Amino acid sequence: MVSTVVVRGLSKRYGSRTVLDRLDLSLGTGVTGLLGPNGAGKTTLLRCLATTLAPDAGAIRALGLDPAVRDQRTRLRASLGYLPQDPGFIPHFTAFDLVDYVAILKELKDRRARHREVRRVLAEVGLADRAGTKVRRLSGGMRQRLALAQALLGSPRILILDEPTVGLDPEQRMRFRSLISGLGEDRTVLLSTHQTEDVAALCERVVVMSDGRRVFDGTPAGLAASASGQVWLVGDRPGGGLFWRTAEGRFRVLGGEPVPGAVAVEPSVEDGYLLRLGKPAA
Ligand SMILES: Nc1ncnc2c1ncn2[C@@H]1O[C@H](COP(=O)(O)OP(=O)(O)OP(=O)(O)O)[C@@H](O)[C@H]1O
Repeated sequence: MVSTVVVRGLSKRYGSRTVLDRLDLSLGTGVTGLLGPNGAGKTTLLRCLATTLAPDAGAIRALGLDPAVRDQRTRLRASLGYLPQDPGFIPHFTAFDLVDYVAILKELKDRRARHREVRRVLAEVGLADRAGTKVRRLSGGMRQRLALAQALLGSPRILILDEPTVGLDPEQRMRFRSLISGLGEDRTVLLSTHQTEDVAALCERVVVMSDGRRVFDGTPAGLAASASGQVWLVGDRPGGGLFWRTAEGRFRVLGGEPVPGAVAVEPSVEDGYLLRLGKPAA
């Protein structure tokens, strides 16, 4: 793998709380999913990579550039798209105005070329016919696509997406998956999410974070396989592990000791993820 992003020993604290703990990570072309529970440090990592937050220690190199050095940071920003967790839209702007505003901040100076680029990214996310619609009149899914559109300005080689599919209905999520997988064909996409189905569907690699550390790094299939032999279907309510009652009236158990009559079932990415976090044993 040719690395476009290399992170070494990245640390960040807020007061006495360590949010990133000497994190190492390398990214190449393709879509990498970033999974982790609330507070694991995902957004903090993404903000450091997006150059909106300075780490306390450690190094980042993205496209060979060091965001700690001012002129390199400026150059890097031109090659980087960021969809933040809370884009903070201005509701009375139209979709076009909003993306144009970000384009101005990104220093796309030539007005005609800038407007062409705004129309291009709106078309890329399927919002060409909504350019004149006020942001407050767009649906949640359309706003998420608008947030993606601004991240695509200037065709960045690195895309950092913080929970882009949160709150979307299944059809919108599918549209987003399709968009993101296409984008990952020739660029580096880091996608933070709580949706293990999205990771299984579109990420060739998945990194699991917990307490500011990387606790898994591999393929989604590898993460699922790591739960092999630890997922069961049983007839009686189990005494341990994480479980739920299935529609057929049996119990699907993750972790815990197998009981007589337990039938092993194929684990999912979610099973592997939960076991990595040590939830069943907790
Ligand atoms: N500016 C800040 N000041 C103080 N604490 C902060 C700040 N930003 C984040 N934190 C804390 O750092 C921890 C990690 O936050 P972060 O947003 O990186 O987690 P996350 O993995 O993205 O979580 P989520 O899935 O909930 O978005 C949390 O406990 C959060 O409350």
